[in-house]
This record gives sequence, structure tokens and C-alpha cells, in this order.
Amino acid sequence: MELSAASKELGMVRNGNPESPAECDNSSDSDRLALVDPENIARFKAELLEFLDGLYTPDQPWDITVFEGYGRGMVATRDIAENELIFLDRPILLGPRVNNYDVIFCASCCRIQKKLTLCSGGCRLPVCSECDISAAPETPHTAECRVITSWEPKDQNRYCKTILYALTSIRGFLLDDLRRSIVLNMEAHPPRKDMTTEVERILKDQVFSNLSESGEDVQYLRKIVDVLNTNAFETSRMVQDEENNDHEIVLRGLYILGALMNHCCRPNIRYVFDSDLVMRCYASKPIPKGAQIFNNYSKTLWGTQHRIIHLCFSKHFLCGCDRCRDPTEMGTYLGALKCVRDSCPQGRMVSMNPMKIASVWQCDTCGLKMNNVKITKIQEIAGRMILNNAVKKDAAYIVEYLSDHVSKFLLPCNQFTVELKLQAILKIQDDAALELQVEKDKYCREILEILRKLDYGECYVKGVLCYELFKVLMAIARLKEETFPDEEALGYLRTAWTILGCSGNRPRDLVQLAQLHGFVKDV
Ligand SMILES: C[S@@+](CC[C@H](N)C(=O)[O-])C[C@H]1O[C@@H](n2cnc3c(N)ncnc32)[C@H](O)[C@@H]1O
Repeated sequence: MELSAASKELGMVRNGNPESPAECDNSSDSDRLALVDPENIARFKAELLEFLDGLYTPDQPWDITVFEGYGRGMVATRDIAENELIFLDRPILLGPRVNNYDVIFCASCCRIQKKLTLCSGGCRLPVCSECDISAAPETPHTAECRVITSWEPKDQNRYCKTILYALTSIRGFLLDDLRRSIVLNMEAHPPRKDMTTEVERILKDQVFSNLSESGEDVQYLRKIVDVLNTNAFETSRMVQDEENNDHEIVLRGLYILGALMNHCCRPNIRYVFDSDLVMRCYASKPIPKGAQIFNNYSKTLWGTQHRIIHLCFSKHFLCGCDRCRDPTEMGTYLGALKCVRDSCPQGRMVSMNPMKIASVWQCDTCGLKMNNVKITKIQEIAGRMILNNAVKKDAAYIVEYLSDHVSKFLLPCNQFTVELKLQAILKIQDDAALELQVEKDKYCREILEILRKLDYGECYVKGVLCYELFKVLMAIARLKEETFPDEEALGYLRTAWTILGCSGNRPRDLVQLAQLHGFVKDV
């Protein structure tokens, strides 16, 4: 949804009832009450521990409890130290995302092969030779193929993207009783009226001859879609094609423990997925006993207006954390805009009431006021120029664009400027020229400073920035023929290793670097 349309809609409802989360929330009270019933929670937890067999140990410092205004949530059962592992979780459901993939992969095992064929069972999905149902009496794909073909796909000789995109939800039919009971006990917000889910697409495109809109299967499928949309995580698998090129296949996974964490824009955890797609959740800062364990459902470096709209439209609640309430966002000014008066070059326009989307904005230097519609338009134009155009260019272009153009219309701390700097950091490689390395060094430090102001602790983005900073310091030392590394650089590498070391998507040379500098013996 366009920002202006979303903010208009929110602005209108929020004028009536500016502080209530109810306007975002479309789930029924009876469903919510059932979820927070103490007996239900005890049974749910017992089932969850049975499902987590092998991943759960009694020394893990979490429990499930009810927090007013949040529903169920996760609580620290003792003081948790920074960087301590809180829990491990495996996906109860996993599959493709509703996404445009640039390669075709086996719907079952994600393998990329030149010779992928349509499944011979008639489910209209691409599969590899090992997953095709004819390869063995039961392949990993057989059960889901059976479910899909029971609905009698039309046009069986053609690949069907709509079925691929619904596959994660369709896998809901393969859950055993234990898993089904857990999944059906997750919070599930029905979709907004303007949203076309994968079920609606299947029905609209009339993909199947034997799937009735009013039947039980569609009802169940809709429930699974709602559970996934409320709770699923994005994860990914790195897959090599036959020429050894890496491709990242983006997936969505339903991780129940992960999903039990409520949201805060200043969370106290970070998580990574290891190479087996096990979620590893760590404390990003010390968490005292009794405190709520919070995840962040939004983007770390988005401004408040963007976070509010994203959370309200996709997760159906309004966050009221201290970051959301502070017009300066803890002094980071991530959402702030440059004052439009030429005579006020230092001015920063901020919302007078960030929790209210329709609020007037005001310059903190000259006092100029501007209504939300104009502010939203400026943000949309800036977002389009940066996220749709500049981001796709090469590193040298982005660096020049940042210094010659972006600095004229956006603040250096603005979320779009920061996003572009992040892209430049990732694009400036070890062999780039010294001027680019120097810019990369500067951008990394600027963004680390924003994270420090937000009190974000040992978060994932910090790990990425520390790794990139170590690499850039190494490149600069090489270009200047200086000795390397010093204590500062080693500190960055140590932090990067602590945060990213267990990730299945960690930078390829991180283990080598960590071994070389003595942080790790055997991996
Ligand atoms: C992934 S679930 C979290 C667990 C959920 N509370 C439960 O009882 O299953 C996400 C939902 O929890 C609620 N929630 C999460 N964070 C919240 C917050 N900061 N304020 C209000 N509700 C929140 C919203 O209903 C949201 O759609």
C-alpha cells in the first residue's frame, strides 16, 4: 500500500480515537480470550515442549505468560546476560514466500537444476528428479502433491505460480495432530479487506476444479494463511546451481517460540537462523528477571511513521514504546525531514505527535509547521528516488549521489539516506579505491552511532556493520601499507563473530578471519 493512502486511512480513523490499538485489530475478542486462558496456555506450552524435543533444555530462561495489551508473550525467568542464548526453535511450517523469485527451484527441496520438470503427479509445481513422485514410492514431495491433486488442478501441463506461493499454507494439511493443535492455537488476524491472500488468488484464478469456496478445506487454508501472516518469519536457504553460483531462496517459516515474542521498536533480543534453519535467539542486552522478551517486527532503521503504518497494516496493532513516542526517536531523527525553508539550513521537521499519523509536523529551528499530507508526499518522493532508483546503482554512483544530491534534500540521519548508505557499505568491496573505502568507513561509524543512540545493544545490524568495518579497515591498511589489525579492528571482528558466527548466512570469510585472529579454534 502507498504511504499516502495508508497514512490517509490511518489518519482518518486515528482522528476519532487517537490512542486506541483497536482500530488496527480485526481479530475477535473470543479468540483472544481463549488464547490467554491459563489452562490453555499450560496445555499449549506442554505441546510446544513436546514439539521442541531435543531443542529445549530446562535451563532456558523463558516462560509464556500474559501481558496486558499484548496477549501472550515471553517472560525472562531469571536475569539473562547480554549475548546469552535464550532459546532454539525449529519451524513447524516452512516453504516458499509469496514473492517473485528470479530462479525456478524445486518446490520441495529448493534445489536449482537446469532439468527441473513439472511434477509428474499433476500438481503443477516444478520439482527435481529426486523429489518427483515417480522417483520412489514416497518422496519428500509425495504427501503435498497428494493434497494438491485432490483438489484437481486444471491445466496440469503448466507451471502454476499461484500454487507455489500457496505451498507453505498448503503444507498446513500435512501437520500431525500435535503440530496442528499448536498452530491452531496461534494468534491469527484475518486479512485486511484490501488484501489479496494466496487463498483468494487460488479462488479468483479458478486454479482447481474441486475446491469449494465454502468448503472445510478453504476454511482451514484461510486459517493457516492468517496464522502465517500474523506470525511467520522470513528466512532463507543458500542454494548453488549447477555452475556453482549461489542463489538465496527466500522462505517463510513459522517458528512458534519466535512468534510468541511481542514487538518493541527497541527489542532486547536478536536471532539468526543456522544452516539447518534452526532459529537461535540471543539477548542483545541484559534482560532482568520478570521483564518481557521483545522482538522487533519492523525494520530497525525505519522512522516512526513507517514503522507505525507497517505494524498497523500487517500486524494489526499500534506500538506505544518510548521510541515511538519520542519525536526525535532518541535523538536519531531517523524519520525527520529537512526544513523546506532555504533560510533554515539546519532545521529538522519532526512530527508534533508521532503516535498520531495525522499530526502536524514542525521545524525544530524556525518553527515552520506543515500538515501531514505534504510531509507524506515528500517522504514518498524521497523514498521512490532512493529505494527504487539509486539503490540499484553501483557503489561509486551511490556515494556520489549521496554527497551531491541526497544531502541537498534529506538529512544525513534520515532513514532513506541511511538505507542508501547501508547499500553502499554492502557494495563497496575489498578491491575498491581508497576514497570509496574511506566513505564506507564513515557510513559504518555513522550507523553504529545511530544504533548506540537507540540503545539497540548487540543486534544483528551491529554485527553486519562491525564485520564491514573490520573489512574496510583491512582494505585501507592494505592500500596505505600500514600494519593491521590494531585493537580497534580486532574489537569489531570479535563483535561480528559473536553476533553472526552461528548464522547460516554469515559472510563466507568470517570463520577464516575468526580462526586467523584466534577467536575460534574448530568450527
Ligand atoms: C507474533 S504474535 C505475538 C504473540 C501473541 N501476543 C500471542 O498471544 O500469540 C503478534 C501479535 O501479538 C500482538 N502484539 C505483538 N506486539 C504487540 C505490541 N507491542 N502491542 C500490542 N500488541 C502486540 C498483536 O496482536 C500481533 O499481531
